[in-house]
Amino acid sequence: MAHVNIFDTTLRDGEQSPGVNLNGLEKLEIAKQLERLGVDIMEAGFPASSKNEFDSVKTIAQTIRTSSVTGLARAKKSDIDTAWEALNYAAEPRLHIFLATSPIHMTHKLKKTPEEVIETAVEMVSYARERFPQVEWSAEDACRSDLDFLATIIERVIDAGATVINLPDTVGYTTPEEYGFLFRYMRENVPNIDRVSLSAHCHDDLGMAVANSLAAIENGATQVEGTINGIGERAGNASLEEIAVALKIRGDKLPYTTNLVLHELKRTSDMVSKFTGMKVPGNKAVVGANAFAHESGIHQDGVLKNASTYEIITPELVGVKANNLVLGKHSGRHAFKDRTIALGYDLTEAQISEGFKQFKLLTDKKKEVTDDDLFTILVDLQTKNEDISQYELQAFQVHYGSGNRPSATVALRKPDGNVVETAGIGQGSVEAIYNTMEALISEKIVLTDYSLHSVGEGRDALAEVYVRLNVQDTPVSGRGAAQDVLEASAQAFLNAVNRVYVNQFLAQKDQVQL
Ligand SMILES: CC(=O)SCCNC(=O)CCNC(=O)[C@H](O)C(C)(C)COP(=O)(O)OP(=O)(O)OC[C@H]1O[C@@H](n2cnc3c(N)ncnc32)[C@H](O)[C@@H]1OP(=O)(O)O
Ligand SMILES: CC(C)C(=O)C(=O)O
Repeated sequence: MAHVNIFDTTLRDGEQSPGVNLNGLEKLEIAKQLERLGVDIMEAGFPASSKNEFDSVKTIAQTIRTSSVTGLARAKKSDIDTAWEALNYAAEPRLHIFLATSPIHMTHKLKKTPEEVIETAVEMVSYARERFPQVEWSAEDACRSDLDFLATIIERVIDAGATVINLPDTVGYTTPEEYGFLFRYMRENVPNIDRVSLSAHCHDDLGMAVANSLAAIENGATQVEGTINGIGERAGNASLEEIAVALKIRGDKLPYTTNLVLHELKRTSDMVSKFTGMKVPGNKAVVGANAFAHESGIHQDGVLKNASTYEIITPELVGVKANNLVLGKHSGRHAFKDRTIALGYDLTEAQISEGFKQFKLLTDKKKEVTDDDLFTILVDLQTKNEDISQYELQAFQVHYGSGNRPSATVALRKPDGNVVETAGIGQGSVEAIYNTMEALISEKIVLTDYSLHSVGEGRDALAEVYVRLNVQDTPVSGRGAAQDVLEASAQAFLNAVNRVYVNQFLAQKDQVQL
């Protein structure tokens, strides 16, 4: 069986999803989980795009040992130099340079002639190779490029030292047949093509990203790029979990292996969903809540007689398992710590103490604490930036009665340590809380999306709220979890506000340092 390398770009193209803004600690946790998942290459970010991004790519490069870490750069010396500064710590540093090759992009965006584009690409690839042992070159908008021009520029960048050639469907325009043909054409018409690996990178604008990626693999791509949960620019990227499971389940038609540890998929998906605030739809293939659920009688009857009647993927394959954890009121610190390790967490003693405290508080309200509950507590704990004080909810009270306008009193601890309190009203209880918090924070905050769901089952389940806000016109998402829906709503609001606050704080610190 032929092998396909998995190139994960959740932290770069995935983070380009509108409203998603991961902090450095969240990115590091996702990177560690991607390493457990067994991705061959992870694109940690775009180092030249900001100081925060540079720092988080550098930390990931310093931490990750078994996956190769890469970063994106424009065809510019300064981008390449900055990327090298961040990535040279990696076990196997790589660079990913892109330059558009379609007439639309060359004319309107780059304002360069095709000859100038070739010259720039060649110069920058050879400049990058003076530093990086591995250089991937992407022909941005390859699918709307002239085939012969594409073949010429690819030949030239291979001669300049590129080790991987990526043919992205940047705007999700192509069909599987066309995309497969593009790979075949380059293999047949670029004389030095055997010196590089070919990579596929698809977007989902027409819903064909996964099908296109599989077509590329069938036509010679030995690397495939995508994101967890398919998140990414516009309609997103090809979903890596779908590609990996399709290769596994349809090995008869698609005889290709990957290094992915498939049972880590569900956990990776959950983590990405929580940190990005992008909830996975129930009907999402492989990792959606309904992917292994059977509703209708005839299906249930079939599954009871033999699961293979209606299940082509076993839940265990992707890490969805029956929950056998019984952690509750009487459990102690050891059992708690053991479980966190089994769940893949590497917590400091201080984090274990804080987590245990929260766990005990929850057992007072909830009979049994499930893996999902623990996961919800632990991800928050592990990614809280302890070094920067932020807005904290001290207390709140809501008055609601049918026929009355709900009112809320909220006390917040501000980053400067002062506790402020006020009261406000709204059409509903959540709006009353949000109006009151907005007044305390003194910023223009617009709520653009709100969703609420329960973590696990039962009346005592944790509530998890996702929000999208525009804080001073910056779109940002946030999430909060608590047993009470109003408290979860308040926490989600503050989580989003804190993301903007921490970014502004770090940007100001950088300016002072400069
Ligand atoms: C297909 C993709 O996903 S590509 C990756 C897209 N990701 C991102 O853009 C996220 C990070 N981006 C950023 O933070 C900013 O855009 C930055 C820091 C990179 C650049 O910011 P600015 O200098 O303000 O430029 P801005 O984004 O407005 O415009 C992009 C410039 O890069 C040029 N450019 C675009 N692609 C390339 C390229 N591959 N190589 C060289 N230059 C390029 C554009 O032509 C434009 O140049 P111009 O200023 O001479 O017109
Ligand atoms: C940088 C390139 C690979 C990209 O993200 C795209 O073309 O979609």
